[in-house]
Amino acid sequence: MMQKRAQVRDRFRLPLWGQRGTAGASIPAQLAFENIVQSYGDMRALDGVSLTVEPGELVCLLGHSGCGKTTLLRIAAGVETPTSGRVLMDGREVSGPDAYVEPERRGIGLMFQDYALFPHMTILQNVMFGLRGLSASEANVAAHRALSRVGLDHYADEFPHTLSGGEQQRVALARSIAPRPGVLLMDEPFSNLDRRMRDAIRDETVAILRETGATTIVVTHDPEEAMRIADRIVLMRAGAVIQEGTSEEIYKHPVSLFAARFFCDFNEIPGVVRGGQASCPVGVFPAPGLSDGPAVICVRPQGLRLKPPGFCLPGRVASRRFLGEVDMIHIDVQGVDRPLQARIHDSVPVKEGQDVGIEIDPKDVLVFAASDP
Ligand SMILES: Nc1ncnc2c1ncn2[C@@H]1O[C@H](COP(=O)(O)OP(=O)(O)OP(=O)(O)O)[C@@H](O)[C@H]1O
Repeated sequence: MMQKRAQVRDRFRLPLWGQRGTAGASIPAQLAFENIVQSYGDMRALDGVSLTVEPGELVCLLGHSGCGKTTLLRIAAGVETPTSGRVLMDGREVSGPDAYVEPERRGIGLMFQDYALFPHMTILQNVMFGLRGLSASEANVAAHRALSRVGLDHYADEFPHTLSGGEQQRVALARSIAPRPGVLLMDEPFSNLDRRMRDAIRDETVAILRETGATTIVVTHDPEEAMRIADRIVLMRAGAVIQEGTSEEIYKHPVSLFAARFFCDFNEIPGVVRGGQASCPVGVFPAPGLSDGPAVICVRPQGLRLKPPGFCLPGRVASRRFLGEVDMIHIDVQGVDRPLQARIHDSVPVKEGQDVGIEIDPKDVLVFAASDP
């Protein structure tokens, strides 16, 4: 994976940061993909992707490895031309049958998970590298300004290896925003940071992006990350967009079992739908609009409440694990193959082997046809 990433980075390096780059005001651009197809031999890496990212919007492309996220970024950047379809910036075609605008003329900034800092250059020189369109003194001022913005101007004369991973990430961010690109493309920009650092740097990065106002696409395979930072999440699968919306829309109303699984580790219980009602061994739930037939009833672990035995659905505690803010409790229920997982916030005094009653909150239940991929 790392090797592939390095190759991707190298292939991207050609344009690096947009030459339109001046230290003048950033004007966020609209970026639109129209029915983009990208084929490699018989393989379709992108299968008709249409997507418009509005000026100043932060969109996360979310999907499993190989679904085409990086390919879409490469096409936006102009380092790859699509087999068919068009890319437009502010309504002007930059890739397509009628036009091709060179990567360095698109005003697009790029940032990668391994930061791509040049080890033999100082931090200041690294940031100035993105400002080749300016005179040396203008570039110097703009680079210092970008470094100040990420709180690292005092490291201007240091070399990258003397900085922590988080600081290097901030230098890479400074380099990508220094030319004030209208569009910023970020490919898994936080995945090299350890978890503790990642949350802080991610929040800080998003705050800086909001300040600069650049239209931004962030590629990630981490749904929690997408939910934390995106104005809109675009969920991809096998080269196609399967759902887009705010994190709340996608979390609460996933279009398919595949989309639902991305955002929650559900208890999945086989059942059957008859007349708009789904029945399974843990209860009967509304299934409006679903045809009669086999179904999967998905219950969020936080949707289970423990009650005294004799109430609600009977179960027996199989195990209990303390996870800090919640306890994860596994409960055996007759007729269900695998123990139900319950994330319980209250300090419910139950032990392994104890009989309990289980109440299920219907708002934490989703029902899909069993044939839903
Ligand atoms: N130049 C190429 N030649 C052949 N196949 C390619 C090429 N570039 C990408 N692919 C294939 O296209 C598909 C999409 O690749 P892409 O890198 O866009 O996926 P991704 O969603 O970014 O995955 P990851 O999260 O692992 O980076 C993959 O199956 C990949 O192997």
